Amino acid sequence: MADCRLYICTPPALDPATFAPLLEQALDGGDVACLQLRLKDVDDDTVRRAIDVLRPITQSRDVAFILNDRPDLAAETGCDGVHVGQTDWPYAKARKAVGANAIVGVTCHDSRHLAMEAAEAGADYVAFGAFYPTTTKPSHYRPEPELLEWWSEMMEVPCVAIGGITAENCAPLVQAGADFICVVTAVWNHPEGPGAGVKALNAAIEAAAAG
Ligand SMILES: Cc1ncc(COP(=O)(O)OP(=O)(O)O)c(N)n1
Ligand SMILES: Cc1ncsc1CCOP(=O)(O)O
Ligand SMILES: [Mg+2]
Repeated sequence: MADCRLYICTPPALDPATFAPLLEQALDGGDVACLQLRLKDVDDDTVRRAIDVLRPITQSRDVAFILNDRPDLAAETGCDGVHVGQTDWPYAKARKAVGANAIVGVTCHDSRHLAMEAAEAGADYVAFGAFYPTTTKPSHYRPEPELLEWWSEMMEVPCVAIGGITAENCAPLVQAGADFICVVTAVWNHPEGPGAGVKALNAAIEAAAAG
């Protein structure tokens, strides 16, 4: 089984100055492959200010800094890539904006078809979810771990599992072949802080991979 790694999205609202130390705690808590800045309902300059503060913290730790929704801003501000959903920029337009060397990830919900389309177009990862109930982004999609198993057996493009994932429930997704486990609440709302959240998730991923 390929190694599964942790992928974290920020909360949808944050103050960069007060969030920065929390991000440092999270990234210093253990292995994190990617951080996605996922701000919602804010203007472009608010996004830019958050990128200016959080991108250096992330990239200085060799963690990829991904921007949600906005390939134009990602290209303008030195992000490592962008994540687009089915109602955002289409993959081809996103790729044109960020270039061949950036990361472009695509939301594919519970759909083999959407994922194969994205992979064939050149996406660097496909994201399936929500695997569990979540209030962070309510979703009526509820894929089964078997989708991850099928994808990882059939396709080379990495897959991300997202949606209500915690240290307690991630094992079936890791064992099914998820290349990345993406979380929001399990890190930022951990009772002992985001560093403990990262540590707990990495321990759970490692235990699941060891079978
Ligand atoms: C890694 C990852 N997977 C899925 C999503 C959801 O993207 P999208 O469907 O565009 O919804 P919003 O996050 O934009 O509300 C994601 N952001 N990241
Ligand atoms: C962005 C996104 N897309 C599907 S579920 C989700 C949010 C996941 O957040 P949490 O890990 O708190 O359930
Ligand atoms: Mg989106």
